[in-house]
Amino acid sequence: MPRFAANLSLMYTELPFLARFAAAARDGFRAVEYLFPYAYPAQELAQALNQHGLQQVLFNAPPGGRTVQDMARAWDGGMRGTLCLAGEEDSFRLGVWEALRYAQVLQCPRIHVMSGLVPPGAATQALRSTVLANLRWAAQTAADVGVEVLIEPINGRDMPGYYLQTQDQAHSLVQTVAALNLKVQMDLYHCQIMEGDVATKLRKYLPTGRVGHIQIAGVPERHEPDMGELHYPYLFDVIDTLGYAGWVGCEYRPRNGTSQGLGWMAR
Ligand SMILES: O=C(O)[C@@H](O)C(=O)CO
Ligand SMILES: [Mg+2]
Repeated sequence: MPRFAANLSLMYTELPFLARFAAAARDGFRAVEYLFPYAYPAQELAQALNQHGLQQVLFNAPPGGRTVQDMARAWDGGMRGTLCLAGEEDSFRLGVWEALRYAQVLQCPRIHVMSGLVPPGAATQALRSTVLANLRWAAQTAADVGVEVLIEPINGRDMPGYYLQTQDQAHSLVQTVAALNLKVQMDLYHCQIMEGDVATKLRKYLPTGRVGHIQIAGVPERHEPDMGELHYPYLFDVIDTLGYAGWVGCEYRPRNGTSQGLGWMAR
């Protein structure tokens, strides 16, 4: 059975954010992930992790903004990352530095940098050049403090115009940059919506060692993984058989209470 991490941005939303750590630990989770830590001081989050015996395994770099205040507000303002945005390199770097500062306090081994929404009329080649240059810099900077950088293909239905949408596109970027600490965050929910053939994609990409984190949810509702068109018991076997030793983030919106919906894990 894979090792599951609770995603505290989507799970336990019936509770205030800081109370979600205790709830996840009570339900047996040993690891958590969430989108953004920036609304809280890093020390306060580290204390919540320690108090409940939890490991932080993933969070996102700020999706935009140049000041700490703007970074915390960027998501609500519609920003979805700056990786592909020419002219936003300063903002990208400030965001990665801030994420790495949190990663060190939270002892989190990886951060996700969001690739951003494609500006109208942007040329494919120019976008890729910007992405590659930013990834080279981010991977080098994160390597200096022992942190991995992840990129995640996200489906274009939930996030229209998002730059990075397929596993092949992500792995091509990772191969081109060729930094050991640059990897793909493989969200099976997005993968099914954009591409399908999920088990084959797992068999193709897990053995490369370039998948740094997996996330799951039922498709298309994004509820528990026991509902929808993906048969997760089979996919968990595939993941285990391939010897994947990383974390699997439960990035889903519980149908009817988080704890009440965890029966799929016991089964
Ligand atoms: O899949 C997702 O939505 C997340 O993993 C994320 O980082 C951005 O929304
Ligand atoms: Mg995801």
